[in-house]
Amino acid sequence: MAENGQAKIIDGKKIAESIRAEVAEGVTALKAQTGKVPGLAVVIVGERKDSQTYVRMKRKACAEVGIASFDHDLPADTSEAEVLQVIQQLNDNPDVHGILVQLPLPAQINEQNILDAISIEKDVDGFHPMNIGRLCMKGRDPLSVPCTPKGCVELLVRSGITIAGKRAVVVGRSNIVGMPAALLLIGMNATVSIVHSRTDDPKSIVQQADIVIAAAGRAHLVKGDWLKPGAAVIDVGTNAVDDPTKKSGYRLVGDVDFEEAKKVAGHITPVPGGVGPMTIAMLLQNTLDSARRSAEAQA
Ligand SMILES: Nc1nc(=O)c2c([nH]1)NC[C@@H]1CN(c3ccc(C(=O)N[C@@H](CCC(=O)O)C(=O)O)cc3)C=[N+]21
Repeated sequence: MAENGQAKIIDGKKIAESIRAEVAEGVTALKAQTGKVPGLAVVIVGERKDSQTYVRMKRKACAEVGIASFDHDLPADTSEAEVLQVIQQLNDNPDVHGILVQLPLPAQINEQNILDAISIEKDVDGFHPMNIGRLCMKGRDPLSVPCTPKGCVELLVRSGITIAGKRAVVVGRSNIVGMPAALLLIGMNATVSIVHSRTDDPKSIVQQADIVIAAAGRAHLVKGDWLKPGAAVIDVGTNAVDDPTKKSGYRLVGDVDFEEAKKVAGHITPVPGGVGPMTIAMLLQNTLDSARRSAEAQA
């Protein structure tokens, strides 16, 4: 633990690299067995800079591990019906094993309608209500688990941190991170609390945690004195703050005050280089798993 007041830094970039290497091996093996490669469709609507950056990173990562990517870049004024049509076409395409619709979507498109339309088999984001529903239920495994929460747990496991019997606190209750992260941890026998924007005195609850997953989307919300000494801290935040010294004009900071927290925590993830790269690695893994299921179903 943090005997010297310096947490062990969990290197998400390095762990993600080794997962990507495992996925690349899996892709090669699947290709040798079936002659087929996994396919991932990435759909983006509009021109948000951050979304374009993430989508570019996802497509590049696919290419590196041998996953075929199917690109759909739709203009910002695309109607919901048109997006649904694209999804239907991808649902029907046997070479596509995963469909990711980059969020957030423009205002004229109802996110729920889109996520519900993706076939549960191809829902590699794990956002389909049926996948989330199964995640809630004992003995009912989802086909895909949401990538970011899965990446958080993978960081803990691969860093040798015990989850069963530990007290975990998730900061934030979003559909895509906080809530599924809490469900995953419960499934792994942690004792889990969720704190959120309406929680009275979140600090006193986070102070009890052996494991903290910070996913509130608020820069430096979690301070050093919120942490139990030795806690494992997984920081999901990617908040852009102005930084004139950077070429981009901004830098990314987490939901955790890293400089303070690293003096108290036992383990901590940096931002960038922590959870972010894991999200993409898990997406590749979910896509490979989906392609394997599809090959098994055909065999
Ligand atoms: N349908 C859908 N699925 C998603 O999984 C999804 C999404 N929509 N919308 C947006 C969020 C965000 N997201 C990230 C992926 C990688 C990094 C990542 O790799 N970040 C790098 C830094 C990148 C940089 O420097 O800009 C890091 O943390 O080291 C971050 C964030 C996936 N998302």
